[in-house]
Amino acid sequence: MPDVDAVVLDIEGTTSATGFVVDVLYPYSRSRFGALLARRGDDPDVARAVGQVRELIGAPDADAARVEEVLNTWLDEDRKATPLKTLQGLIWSEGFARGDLASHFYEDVLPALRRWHAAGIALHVYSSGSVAAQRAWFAAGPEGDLLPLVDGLYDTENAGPKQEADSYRRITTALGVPAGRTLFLSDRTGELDAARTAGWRTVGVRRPGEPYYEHGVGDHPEARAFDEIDLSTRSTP
Ligand SMILES: CSCCC(=O)C(=O)COP(=O)(O)O
Ligand SMILES: [Mg+2]
Repeated sequence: MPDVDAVVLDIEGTTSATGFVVDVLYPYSRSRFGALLARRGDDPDVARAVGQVRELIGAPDADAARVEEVLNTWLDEDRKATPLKTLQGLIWSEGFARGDLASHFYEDVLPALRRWHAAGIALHVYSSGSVAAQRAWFAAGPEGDLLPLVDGLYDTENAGPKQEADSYRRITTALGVPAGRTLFLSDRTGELDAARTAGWRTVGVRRPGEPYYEHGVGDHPEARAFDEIDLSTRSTP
């Protein structure tokens, strides 16, 4: 695949196992929403997220117990709601910093990221997980801090919903890399379609055992692991 200057990575289902997120991270956040709302209610990030929850449910006066109930319902539904992701990110960041949590990456991912980084390809992340969660996730990698490999972090708060082409256009502006030289890797067809509409290249990552494996990746080129994605013919601009 020639002429790729930037690779943008989805996390869940692409670099990392959905099972890990759902079985380890989600319960960790569920048991801590109540304490976060009580302990850090005045924190600007918490207050903003609580305001967004109230707005989304149309209940401006919802108390902390109601907000916690809504967060848990969204968690059960695996809804990628921005305020849920903001609050999870704060909880997980504390968990990673405390050593309660360590991140998961499929074994083909880190060698490919190191190879691409060494070849001068910029690596960015675009995930429904908040920027705070992404930062903590990459900092607590299986081989130590992976943040030096990563040039930028994007989420639904700073870029917008992952199934809307305008979000990818916003990231293109931030990256300063032409859309046609930017490659997006994701397990979800809706995200890949939106990226392609914005002019990006796409590869659907279809890992056996992942929830979206059977669903496929539509008419996008597909790979079962990162070592099937060959960027070695990249030409110098
Ligand atoms: C470390 S990010 C946590 C994963 C998460 O909560 C999530 O929603 C990931 O979604 P993605 O967009 O990466 O599929
Ligand atoms: Mg994903």
